[in-house]
Formats: sequence, structure tokens, C-alpha cells
Amino acid sequence: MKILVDNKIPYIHDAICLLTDDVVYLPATEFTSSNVKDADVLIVRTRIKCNKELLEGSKVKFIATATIGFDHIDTEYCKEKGIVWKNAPGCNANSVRQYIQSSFILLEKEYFGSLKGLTLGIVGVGHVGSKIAELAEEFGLNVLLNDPLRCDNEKDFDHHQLIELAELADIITFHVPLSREGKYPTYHLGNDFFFRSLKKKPIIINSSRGEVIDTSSLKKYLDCHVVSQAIIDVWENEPHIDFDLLEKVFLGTPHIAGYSADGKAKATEMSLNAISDYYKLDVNIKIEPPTPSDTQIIAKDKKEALLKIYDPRIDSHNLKSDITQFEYLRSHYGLRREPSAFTIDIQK
Ligand SMILES: NC(=O)c1ccc[n+]([C@@H]2O[C@H](COP(=O)([O-])OP(=O)(O)OC[C@H]3O[C@@H](n4cnc5c(N)ncnc54)[C@H](O)[C@@H]3O)[C@@H](O)[C@H]2O)c1
Ligand SMILES: O=C(O)[C@H](O)[C@H](O)COP(=O)(O)O
Repeated sequence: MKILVDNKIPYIHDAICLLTDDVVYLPATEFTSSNVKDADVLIVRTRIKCNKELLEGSKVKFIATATIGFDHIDTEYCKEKGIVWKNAPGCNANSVRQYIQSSFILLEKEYFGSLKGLTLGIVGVGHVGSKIAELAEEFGLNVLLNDPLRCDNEKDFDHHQLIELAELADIITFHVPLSREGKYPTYHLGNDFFFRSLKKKPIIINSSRGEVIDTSSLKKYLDCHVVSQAIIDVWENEPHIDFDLLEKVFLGTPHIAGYSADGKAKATEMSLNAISDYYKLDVNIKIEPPTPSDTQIIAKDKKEALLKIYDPRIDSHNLKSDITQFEYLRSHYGLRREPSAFTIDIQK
């Protein structure tokens, strides 16, 4: 079995030998039709478009993407050709939770004092959105959930229309997959109509996919203060993102909400186990992320400790300093661990 692996997928070298000896690592830009032609399996990230152009005439049978999102896979084409694909559901949901948690702490510091009693609208309540709903309780936020698919399928799901979130929420955060078809497409869910309906000058947070929000609408409504601030991790047209929007936002990061080492290790592990399952290899792989050099955090309170563990202002500063480094900042991302990797020592 020949496996072609995106060479930016970490913690994979030692484990993949348990599946095959025939492994080729390539940068995403070198996943071309001629290079994938004789591979049986691809392990990819969002930067590799798995479509007819790439796959036609190849012997690829299985694609594992070490990501939650799978909008880079042409699922219809794969179905037609009998190519099986698997994403890594929930792999980095805790990492996005960490990103939002630190962002909430910064919103308290810079804007609100406290989030207690404010209303948070969550659009998309899956692996990530559910964790954000739990997190919101810790901050004393009231939560309005929006997920029409869950509403259709679960009779007890407490669904609120997007328009209700627009009218009632102080902060609205997006956690939907990017979809352009179906009953509830998410492409430009945040459009002129949505922004016009806002009543409370909310903060808008997007860590889902850039195309879920119409960039020009968001900029327009930031300019006239209908949106009071934005925290944006994902952008239309990455890596060639909108400079004006980056300048306007409170935090603008290079699509790294899911980039904790914990999330990355889980994604790699899930991808390898998906291949093992597909080929019935009976191999169960476990991958641990690296230990940080210093695991003890001393702080005056828990929120300060959480910001010491991960402060998104650093990622935002790095991107704002040089927008052209968007992809470089992603591919050279430092070791970021989630709070569970540390012991926190509160010293008043
Ligand atoms: N920025 C990052 O680094 C990062 C990391 C992880 C995931 N993501 C993105 O976040 C998305 C969500 O992740 P997840 O793990 O929670 O996915 P998920 O599939 O577990 O949950 C998505 C939820 O969105 C709901 N949904 C679909 N269409 C909707 C619509 N029109 N309106 C409201 N809700 C809708 C679904 O019913 C589902 O419950 C991923 O698809 C991915 O694109 C980004
Ligand atoms: O969908 C996901 O899991 C995230 O967006 C993920 O962090 C994307 O990472 P990439 O594949 O672009 O490195």
C-alpha cells in the first residue's frame, strides 16, 4: 500500500510504519495528478483540493483528511469513483474551545469587564459548538443555539432562528461546516440581510470557514458600528486574505484555532486509524503530543493562567505585522498545548 502524506502533518513518521513501508511525504503544492497517480491512499489537510483534477486516472482508494472540515474534498466525485474518504470529526474541537476561551477572556479585559449575563449566539452546534455552549456557562453567558439540522432531527433541541440570534445576542460565534448546497447551505450565512438584522452591536466571531461570512458585508457593518468588533480566524480566499478586514478586527489570526498540538496529534491518530480500519489491519495507533518545556503556570487567577497558556493576541499580532506570512505562520506554528498539559499554581 503506497501512502502519500502532506508533509505538514505532524507526529506521523514513527506511527505510519505500523501500516506500510511505502510512504512518500510531499508539500501540499506537490499533490499533483502525476504525483498521486500510483498512490493507494492520501493523507491530506485543507490545502489539498481532492477533486477530479487531482484524482482522475489515479488508483487512489482511500483519502484521510487530518481535519474536521472536509469542504476541500469533492465528495460527489469520490462517491462516483468509489473513493472512500474520512475526516477526523472532533479532532481539534478542544483546540477551538481554547481559542474561544482565551478570546472571551480578552473580550472581558478589553470591552465588557465581565461577560456574565450577556447573550451568546452559537451558529452550528456540533463538536465545536457544543463545547462552546459548555464554555459559555463557565462565563455566565446566556446561550442561544442555532442549528436547523439538529432541530429537524432532535425533538428536544432548543433551536432559535438565526434572526433571533441577530436580534438578541451580544456575541455571535460561527461553528458550521462550509456548504453551498442542501437544505441549509452555510455559504455567506453572514450576509447583508444577517448584518442588517443585528440589534445589539454584537461582537462577531468566525472560526469555521471564511466563506461562511461575506467579507464585504462584515466590513461595511463594522464601519458603521452595527458590528462593534470581530474576531476572525478563517477568511475568504485564504491565504490571500482581505487586508482591510484584517486591519479592522480585534483579533485576526491565520486559521490556527484548531492548531493545538493536542488537536494535531489527535487528527494524525484518527487518520492513521481510519486507514487501519479501511484495510482491516487490526492496528490501533495512539499518538501523544510533545510535552512543553515548562508545565507549571504561575498566575494570580485562572484566567491569567489560561492566557499565559494561550494568548491569541500573539497570533493576531504576527499576522497583522505581515499579512503575506499567512501560510508561513501556519506551517511554522510553535508548540501550543491545551490547559490539560499544565499544572496551574494560583498565587494571589
Ligand atoms: N478554525 C479552525 O482551525 C477550525 C478547526 C476545526 C473546525 N473548523 C471548522 O468548524 C466547522 C465546525 O466544526 P465541528 O467539529 O463543530 O463540525 P460538526 O460537523 O460536528 O458540527 C457542525 C454543526 O453545524 C450544523 N449546521 C450545518 N449547517 C448549518 C446551518 N446552515 N446553520 C446552522 N447550523 C448548521 C450541523 O448540523 C452540525 O451540528 C468545521 O466544519 C470546520 O470547517 C475550523
Ligand atoms: O477543519 C479543521 O480541522 C481545521 O480547519 C484545521 O485546523 C485546518 O488545518 P489545515 O488542514 O489547514 O492545516
